[in-house]
Amino acid sequence: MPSRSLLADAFRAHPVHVHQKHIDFTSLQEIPDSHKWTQIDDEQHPLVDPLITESVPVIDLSDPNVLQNIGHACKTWGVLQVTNHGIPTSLLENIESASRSLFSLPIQQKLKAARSPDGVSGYGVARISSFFSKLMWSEGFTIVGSPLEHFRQLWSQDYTKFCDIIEEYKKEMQKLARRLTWLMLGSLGITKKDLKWAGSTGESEKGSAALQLNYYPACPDPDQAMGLAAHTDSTLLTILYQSNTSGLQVLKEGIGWITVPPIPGGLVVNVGDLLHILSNGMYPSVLHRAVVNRTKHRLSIAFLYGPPSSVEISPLQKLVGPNHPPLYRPVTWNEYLGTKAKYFNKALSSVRICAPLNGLADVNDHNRVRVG
Ligand SMILES: C=C1C[C@]23C[C@@]1(O)CC[C@H]2[C@@]12CCC[C@@](C)(C(=O)O1)[C@H]2[C@@H]3C(=O)O
Ligand SMILES: O=C(O)CCC(=O)C(=O)O
Ligand SMILES: [Fe+2]
Repeated sequence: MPSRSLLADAFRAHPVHVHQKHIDFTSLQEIPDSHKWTQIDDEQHPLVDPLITESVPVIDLSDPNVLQNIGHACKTWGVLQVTNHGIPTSLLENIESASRSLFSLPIQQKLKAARSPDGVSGYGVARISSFFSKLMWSEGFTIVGSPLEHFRQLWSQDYTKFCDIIEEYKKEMQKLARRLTWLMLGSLGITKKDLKWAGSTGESEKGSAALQLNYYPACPDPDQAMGLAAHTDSTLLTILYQSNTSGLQVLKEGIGWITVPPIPGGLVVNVGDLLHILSNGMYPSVLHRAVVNRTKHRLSIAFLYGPPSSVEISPLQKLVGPNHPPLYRPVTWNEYLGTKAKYFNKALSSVRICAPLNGLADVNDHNRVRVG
């Protein structure tokens, strides 16, 4: 993953100080006050009526209509599941089992690889925790660049085996993310000529990425806990492997929180804020969250994909015109991550330069999220 130091720089300027005690979830019979959320089921976005059959589109990447299908899903949902994506099942099994090994280490061991307040990589709570008064029922491990130094702290013996799995996973995900980016842009009529940085195959121009391993322990009272609070990703797109336990929910405007059920071999793809900006709001980034389970723990692995971190992203020329003024100012990924670290779900609104012509609020002005 190139440009690693630049991505890390975004957080050096905006350190995240979460006054947390690192908790050993395995020893808890009930939820401590620090983790009790009181307003999870936001009245504005209730859980949907079970009779509503709306579900996140599943798209077969080998389907001849893939371009239209992806375009429609991005426009109407901002999220889709893909099958026939070419990622070997064995690789998904390996990354899942490596992640399980990591999170099942004793807490003192995991803390040897803790993320520092102004760092980007390592073990810790979700970065967004600092925006909430309550803590989330989850643990995370972020990888930007090589995990070697951290993994050496975790496993003194066989850390290279775990590093190899991560490297292989990043390589395959990078290829899939590029392919998906072109399908999404292609569905908007954008070609490689329209977007120089994305067309390049040069090593340093491939785009930057982060890998986020999430672990949600089983929870004695799931209705009072939050796995990962509602957010959008600051990426172009995110590819999420959620193994076989459900927990991911996406907000569908006008309907509510919809669960994205794991499908065998499927991968979830989220539209992120940078694609939202690039598409001038045509492909809205999706607000999503993770809920927890009384009996089962859950793992998810997110590949967060963005442009080379110092390339300026702004609404594509082909998508703007007299009736479609550019809605966002140019911003680099690096700068946007800093903005997100400061404003969280108001980051997208903070780079907005123009109100929509119809005077209505942008559906994705993500400033409606409640604090626990
Ligand atoms: C590149 C990144 C996106 C991310 C921050 C990060 O540096 C690595 C972790 C990513 C993640 C994963 C969980 C949700 C999220 C909002 C967070 O707190 O950390 C995202 C960040 C993001 O997309 O803004
Ligand atoms: O665990 C999940 O399903 C969601 C994870 C997520 O949203 C993230 O890592 O950004
Ligand atoms: Fe996310």
